[in-house]
Amino acid sequence: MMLTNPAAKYRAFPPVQLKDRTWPNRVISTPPIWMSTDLRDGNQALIEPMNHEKKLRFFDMLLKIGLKEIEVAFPSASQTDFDFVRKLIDEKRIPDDVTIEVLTQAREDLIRRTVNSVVGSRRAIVHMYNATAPAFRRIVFNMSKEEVKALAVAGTKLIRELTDAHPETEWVFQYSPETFSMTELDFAKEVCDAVSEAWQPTPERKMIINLPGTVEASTPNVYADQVEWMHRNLARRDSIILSVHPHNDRGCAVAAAELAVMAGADRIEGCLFGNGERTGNVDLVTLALNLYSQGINPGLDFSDIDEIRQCVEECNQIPVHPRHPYVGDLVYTAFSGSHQDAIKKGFAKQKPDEIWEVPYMPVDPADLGRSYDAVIRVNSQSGKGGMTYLLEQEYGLVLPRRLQIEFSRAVQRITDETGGEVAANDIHTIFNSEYLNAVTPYHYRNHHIDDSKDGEVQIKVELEKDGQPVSMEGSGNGPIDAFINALGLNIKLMDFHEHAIGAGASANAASYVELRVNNGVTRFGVGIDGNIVTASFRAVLSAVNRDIALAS
Ligand SMILES: CC(=O)SCCNC(=O)CCNC(=O)[C@H](O)C(C)(C)COP(=O)(O)OP(=O)(O)OC[C@H]1O[C@@H](n2cnc3c(N)ncnc32)[C@H](O)[C@@H]1OP(=O)(O)O
Ligand SMILES: CC(C)C(=O)C(=O)O
Ligand SMILES: [Mg+2]
Repeated sequence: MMLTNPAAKYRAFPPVQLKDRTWPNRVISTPPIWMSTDLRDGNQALIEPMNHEKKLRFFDMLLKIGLKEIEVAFPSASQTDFDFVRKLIDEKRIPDDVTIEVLTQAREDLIRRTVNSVVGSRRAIVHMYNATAPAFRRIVFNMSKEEVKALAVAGTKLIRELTDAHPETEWVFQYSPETFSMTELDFAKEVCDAVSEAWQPTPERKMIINLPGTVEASTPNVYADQVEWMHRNLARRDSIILSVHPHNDRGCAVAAAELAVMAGADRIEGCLFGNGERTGNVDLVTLALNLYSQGINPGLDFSDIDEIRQCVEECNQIPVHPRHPYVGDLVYTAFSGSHQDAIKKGFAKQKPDEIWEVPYMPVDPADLGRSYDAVIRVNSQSGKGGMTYLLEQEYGLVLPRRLQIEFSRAVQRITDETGGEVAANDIHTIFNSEYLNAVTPYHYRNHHIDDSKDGEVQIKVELEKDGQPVSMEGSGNGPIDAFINALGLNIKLMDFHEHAIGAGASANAASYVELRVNNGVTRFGVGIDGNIVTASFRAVLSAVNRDIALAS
């Protein structure tokens, strides 16, 4: 029994008083500047941080994806991190259009070491942070507002001084009021304004102000209000690149980042597949690929998403969830019947160069290098659409509609019994045993047709009945009619379909018949043969044999 109410331990998050907010009416029309912090924020959250080999592999993959800003380390954290930055610079591994970024606390010794780590690079972002929220001021720093602001300004001035001594590098300064989203807005502005005054950015040499949702604390609309308020009130806005850095504690980081861009943010920091502290940083892959659904090219290349996932999983040693947007193993798979039905119809209608409209599939898996193989999988939740789609894709069998309904019941019986998934080859086995293996008591051996008489077909048929050879003769207005008459049974052909399976000399024909039998019920039969007429005879016998089996 619960003795206390947990909700009583938490304080409601205050809304922002921004009645004339504009972000709800904005539409994202261009991609933001992307910054990957996989090698810093992602790396600091790993059980086993990456070694140089893994970091290099990850860095090269980020380049391949098209990231132009990459936070590569917290150089003062360890010799490994420091040396990694030096390695990138000294071994000239950074392309000219890519800028590396390094993070430091606002502490003199750490700042000195951090600046040293990037000396000699063509361009570098030095990123300094200190927390600004009330609880952090009180609990972590034991500082007043003025002292926290002074800490930030002192750090900024030191970075200015140290970097001015190395004019060969193009320096970009980034300041993060860590815990921004839990900070009083006027104080966040006060600190950021003091920092930008100390740095003196210009429209030509902008600095970056990054507004972290260090711990996601409110609904995304509140974060968007906070960002819009800063966007409208920050001093020197024309000399500032406004960046956001959402974490995912409430599971809303992607929404928070998207609304923040609508609210005026120019840049987003995050990690691939949302790695990072606790519940992770915002997922750059989801954000980027979400833009496709708005008809916007994100400027990042995820056309082989599985290769990227493999690299990330191996470097981070954390698996990507099977339901993770765009990349999870199951995200392009439908088990449920109504989804399969709609997808199957969608695929049939979709033209290669037209707007993508396949139901239940927000993106074309092919755009991410995924095949359609796993799109439809069958279990007890599936309907006729899914199983017949698999038979068609894998075995070239196109079942007529009413047969689909009948056959799906046979598959359903199996999935109900086993409780699990049935693969395409299992479905084919069920199909064979249900229709194609129905060869007793009547088994086809041979036939001869004489159609020399106008409008009438004469037929001689050799069969086995209960293992004994029998010959029969009949006539009709076509081969099937003649065959049915020869059988001498009380059956009537209600429907007939046929199609080729494969092409060329090795092609087979598939025939599907629907017979009305003695007692007025209908039975389906299927026949496959190299000869199209023989296939239809086999189909008739399949229906007759099934009726005898089902009636007994
Ligand atoms: C939200 C984020 O992701 S922030 C980035 C976090 N990443 C990391 O911390 C990874 C790398 N960090 C490290 O390796 C270590 O923390 C180091 C090397 C940076 C510092 O190590 P240490 O000095 O041994 O210890 P530690 O981190 O515990 O330092 C805490 C001290 O720094 C102060 N501090 C914390 N953040 C800051 C900051 N941004 N600016 C200035 N001082 C800070 C604390 O108030 C505390 O001060 P106190 O010792 O007077 O109480
Ligand atoms: C250092 C900052 C940007 C950070 O990682 C955070 O606040 O989450
Ligand atoms: Mg972070």
